[in-house]
Amino acid sequence: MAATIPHSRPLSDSEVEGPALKKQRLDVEEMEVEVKKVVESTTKEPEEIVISLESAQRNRAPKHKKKKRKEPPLPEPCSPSDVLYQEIRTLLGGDVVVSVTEAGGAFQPPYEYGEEVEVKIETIGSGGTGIALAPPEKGPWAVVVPFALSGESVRVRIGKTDRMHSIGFLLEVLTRNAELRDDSLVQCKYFGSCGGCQYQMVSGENQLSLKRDVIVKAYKTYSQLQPTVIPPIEPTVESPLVYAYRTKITPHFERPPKHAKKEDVASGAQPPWLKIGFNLTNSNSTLDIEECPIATPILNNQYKSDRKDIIQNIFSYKKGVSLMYRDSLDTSFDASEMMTPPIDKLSDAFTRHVCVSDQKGSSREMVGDYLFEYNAGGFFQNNNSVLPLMVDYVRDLINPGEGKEHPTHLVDTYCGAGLFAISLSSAFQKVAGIELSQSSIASAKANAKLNSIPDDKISFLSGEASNIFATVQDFPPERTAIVIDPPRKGCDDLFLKQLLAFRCNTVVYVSCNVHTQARDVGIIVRETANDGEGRRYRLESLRGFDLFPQTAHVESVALLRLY
Ligand SMILES: C[S@@+](CC[C@H](N)C(=O)[O-])C[C@H]1O[C@@H](n2cnc3c(N)ncnc32)[C@H](O)[C@@H]1O
Repeated sequence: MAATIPHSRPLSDSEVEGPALKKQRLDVEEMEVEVKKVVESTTKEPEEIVISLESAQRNRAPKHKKKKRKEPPLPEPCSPSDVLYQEIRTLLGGDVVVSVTEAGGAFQPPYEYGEEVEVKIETIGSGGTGIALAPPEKGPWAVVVPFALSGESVRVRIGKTDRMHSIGFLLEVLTRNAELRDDSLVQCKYFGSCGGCQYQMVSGENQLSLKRDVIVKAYKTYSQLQPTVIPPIEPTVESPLVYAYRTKITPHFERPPKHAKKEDVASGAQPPWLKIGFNLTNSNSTLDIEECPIATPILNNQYKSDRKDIIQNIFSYKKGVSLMYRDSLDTSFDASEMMTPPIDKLSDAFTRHVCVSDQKGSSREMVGDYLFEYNAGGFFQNNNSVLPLMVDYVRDLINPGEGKEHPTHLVDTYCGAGLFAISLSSAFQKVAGIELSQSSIASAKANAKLNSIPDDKISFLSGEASNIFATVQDFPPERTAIVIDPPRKGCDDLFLKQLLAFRCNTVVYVSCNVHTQARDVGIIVRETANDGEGRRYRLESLRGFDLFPQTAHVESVALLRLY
């Protein structure tokens, strides 16, 4: 029997056909990250050509003589658009895509905008969307369907066009994937419309497995490594909290539109033109959201109460606003007193939470035995429940095991407020961290003091990550471990060059973008492959951590060692 998706929605006026999907809204820290680096194209040969070239050319020739529009450039390598494009290429066949593109058909959908069609989902893309192929008579084209799962037959309404695909808005699941889909698991009334979560209808166990697949595909597509040198990807580590885990949210709203009247809010009710919340899936429009079940309760309480004020005072806003809510331990307690033994972790200071909504305010949290204080608007990981597991895992990775010498020196690059440098410091004689954000570095220095780590043991430098290598010249490379945790764009050429020149024994690469991680790890392994014994890097392990349950995102941790 056909299952109806309760939260699917009609196309809104703003979802007009555009040249390309606009970038989804990103967290504030991610907005800082603009992918500048152009890397060599990592396009692979197609695995399978499913449609003949002849049919490709026949079907993709524009039906009507339209004025030729300049096509957008290829997506930035490793960006979400590129990852999706590579997945579509793999499904359609590289040669077919080249042929269609040369014939000017890469942005010529075989569907009308708003048309309702049935398609079968071939696979789940790394961004968490189902990818279907148009039937052969339509020619080579994909339909990308958010909230649809592999193997499902679905009815969709065709929306925007992008390179070689249309977005299909899910109207109905005709044949469900009984192994993966369980709609009774969905806990959010906005699921199916909100762009935040992709997998609420999938069990935790299956989400972990989908995320493992993302790592597998990323290394296959972007590392340019032979399969034999990629270790088996280990099972993804589950987050202890899978709802109510997110410690930072950034809802937003626009100023009143021109047609709005003050009377619209006189009764205290929310006018239909005011939307406060997150982006609709595959759209830049805002979906009005009253609460977000993946965020912690304290954030939801504050947000709900603020929404009332915003509605009442909406005419005082002359611009759109991006709000920020951060879950913090109560900062009215003295942090140094908290950390002075005997430490009572059950006291109010360690258990009472507050919501910080001032970007410049101070936020505080415990990770394992360490207390971190940082600028609420700055970077800190957003899922406190799984952080101790990830930090412990990195500590264990660095430990070479019995009978082998443990590294004595640690370098934490892209160190933020000092998470890895401080949490791992007890296992090392000397620790150095580097970070671009001056406020984060100030926090890291203060956090070292707060956690009683002596000045002559730990140092933090503000600047480009690649600058660290000049300052750790006295660190013996053969006894040094380095943690790399860059933003989504990954490491730049200069950093990788300096890393290879330094050639320390152990490298742990932590990343929220497994695609740039795969690219960088590939470079590290390939560049050293022909060097002598003890000078080559081997990729020893790869494992995902579920920092973002219910979404398609995965944090990936790679271990490289010299051999
Ligand atoms: C993913 S965060 C990791 C922070 C920290 N390791 C943690 O887990 O809390 C990446 C950090 O890299 C910093 N960053 C971005 N570009 C950088 C660069 N070129 N050099 C040094 N740090 C940079 C950002 O400010 C951010 O704090």
